[in-house]
Amino acid sequence: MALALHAYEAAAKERLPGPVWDFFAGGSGTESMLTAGRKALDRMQLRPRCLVDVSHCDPRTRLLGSDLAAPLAVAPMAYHRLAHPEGEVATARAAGEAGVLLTVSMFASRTLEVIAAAASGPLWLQLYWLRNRAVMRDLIHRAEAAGYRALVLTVDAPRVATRPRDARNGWAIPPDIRAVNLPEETMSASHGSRAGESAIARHSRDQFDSSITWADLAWLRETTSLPLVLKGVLTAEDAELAVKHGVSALIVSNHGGRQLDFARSAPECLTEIVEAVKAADAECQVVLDGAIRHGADIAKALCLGADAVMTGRPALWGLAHSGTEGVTAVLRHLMDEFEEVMALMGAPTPTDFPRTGVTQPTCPH
Ligand SMILES: Cc1cc2nc3c(=O)[nH]c(=O)nc-3n(C[C@H](O)[C@H](O)[C@H](O)COP(=O)(O)O)c2cc1C
Ligand SMILES: CC(C)CC(=O)C(=O)O
Repeated sequence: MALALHAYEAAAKERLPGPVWDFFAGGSGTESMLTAGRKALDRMQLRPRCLVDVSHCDPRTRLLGSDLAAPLAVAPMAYHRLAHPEGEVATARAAGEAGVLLTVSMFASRTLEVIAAAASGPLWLQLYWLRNRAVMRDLIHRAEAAGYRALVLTVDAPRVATRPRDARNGWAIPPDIRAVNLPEETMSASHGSRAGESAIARHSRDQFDSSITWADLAWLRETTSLPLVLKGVLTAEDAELAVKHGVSALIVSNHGGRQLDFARSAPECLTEIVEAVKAADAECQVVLDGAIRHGADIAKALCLGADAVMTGRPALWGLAHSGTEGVTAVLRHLMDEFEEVMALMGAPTPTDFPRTGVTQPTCPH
């Protein structure tokens, strides 16, 4: 029998070594942002409509031209082999079986090509901006050749933030797990534990280019014809700039509470970003990421104008529990809950969730 999400979380915690669990579960600084998004979603209340024909609810949608079984995607997360020996291959199979999108991290622990061969659903590739552009160019061209459909540039991490649990554990990626899509010599700083220091934070300072600005997006445009998605946008100002720079989708995200501490939570930022995109009359879709733990959270995001949501850690819990089967079960659980909420909200398709379907999460900025 499939478990509820919290049971997958508990099972993953029990199975995984302590430092791996801390890497998955932890946040930056005071960890205030680990709960902020969840609290914002919990404060919002649904406003259902009645006597609507919901005899056929159809959760299918399209995201950047890809058909999805529901407005749901798996967020990019590094090193899935920390959770299961099959790593991203198991996650890709599960996302395909559930009919949702998988975003593959630049720090995936299986090759882009092997992941693509296992996937029956759409894939996006996530990038951090590395100092070495030749490495980025090679990765982008491999993603194109393997059929990845968009590039997701993560813009909330010019460096990896201080994450106290990782620092305390002297966290480093174990030697048998590698970011296999990147040259060995660019990854050495991620391995080798030092007391009181996180190797992935050290690696990001070594390898990430924190000098990039909006003007550098032109380089990505010249390098690829794939649609560009920005992950980690939290203000209307940056949404406007993104639209001006021809970005195809925005992921409104606090990086799962792992980057800027004391920020406004992603669900609270959604309205101003949706409005900025609308005001610009741009062809730009909006995705909410972080703290999605129930089908009702998907409904709340859609009411606020998002086109879809991303879920992160729950997929890793399913993966640690039972590989493909566990991830599929987690995704199906969220989708089944969403389908029920559609019926009870009087919203038979994802475009039937009106702005008035949810109470306002916060005051405007
Ligand atoms: C273990 C772990 C690894 C992550 N790795 C990446 C990554 O490589 N690239 C990225 O853009 N975000 C990464 N993230 C952030 C996720 O994409 C996502 O924003 C976050 O997990 C969403 O919050 P949730 O876990 O509450 O759903 C990672 C998150 C976790 C928990
Ligand atoms: C290896 C890390 C840079 C991956 C990441 O983005 C994260 O841990 O949040």
